Amino acid sequence: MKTSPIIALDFDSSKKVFNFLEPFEGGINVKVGMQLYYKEGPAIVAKLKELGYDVFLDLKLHDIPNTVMSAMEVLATLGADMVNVHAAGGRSMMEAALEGLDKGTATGKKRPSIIGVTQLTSTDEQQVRDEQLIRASLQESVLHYAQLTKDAGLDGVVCSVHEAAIISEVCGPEFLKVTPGIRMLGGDVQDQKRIATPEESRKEGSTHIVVGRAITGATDPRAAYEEINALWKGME
Ligand SMILES: O=c1ccn([C@@H]2O[C@H](COP(=O)(O)O)[C@@H](O)[C@H]2O)c(=O)[nH]1
Repeated sequence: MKTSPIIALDFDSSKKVFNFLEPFEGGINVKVGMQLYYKEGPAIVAKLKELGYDVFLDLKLHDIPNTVMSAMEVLATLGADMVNVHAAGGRSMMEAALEGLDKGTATGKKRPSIIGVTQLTSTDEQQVRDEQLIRASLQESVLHYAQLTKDAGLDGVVCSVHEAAIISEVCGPEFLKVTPGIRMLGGDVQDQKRIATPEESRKEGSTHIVVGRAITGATDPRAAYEEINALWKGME
């Protein structure tokens, strides 16, 4: 995917998506999540691709290896540029996901990048300790999942900006660090816990930022996107 911000199209219909996208030029990065995909199905991915968007299909697969492999074989045919799984599903599940993608693209289609979700950006230290019963710190847990994801042969991870630098050190700068939880200074945090600004994302070494409500909920979404893009690229 290109390095411009990935807009999370968290809408409940394709009509709303295309109304929203109207003021934007084609060729930007967009993310199709569960809400939109479950409502509109594979057709939404095909339509966005046809219009020239780069698509991150964010379905966060997490199941037994065989099920994930079969599902990825199907997803591979949709034409998305990036897909993902939960790293907590384990190394064999992630290897199976990759195998599914390879099978699904065996006929010559380009294989999408595949990344593992480490700890959701809506998770904090207390949840890792008291709900997940993990005895390591949140950062150690994220780093562990990043290493596991790399060992399984995937292309990168979803993490927060706060772990991007250490993941680059350990897994290499080329390993993708796709970071949601992006907020403008003083912006509403909503359900996110590990947030950061676009400038911080650049400085910490995110390879991609995912931005939803800071753009989709703005009075002028196109202006919000341009501002975030400029800050992310270091042009302001
Ligand atoms: O750890 C994660 C993984 C995925 N997301 C997704 O990114 C967007 C963020 O939306 P905002 O409105 O900018 O908070 C959303 O689609 C999530 O499903 C994430 O936030 N954190």
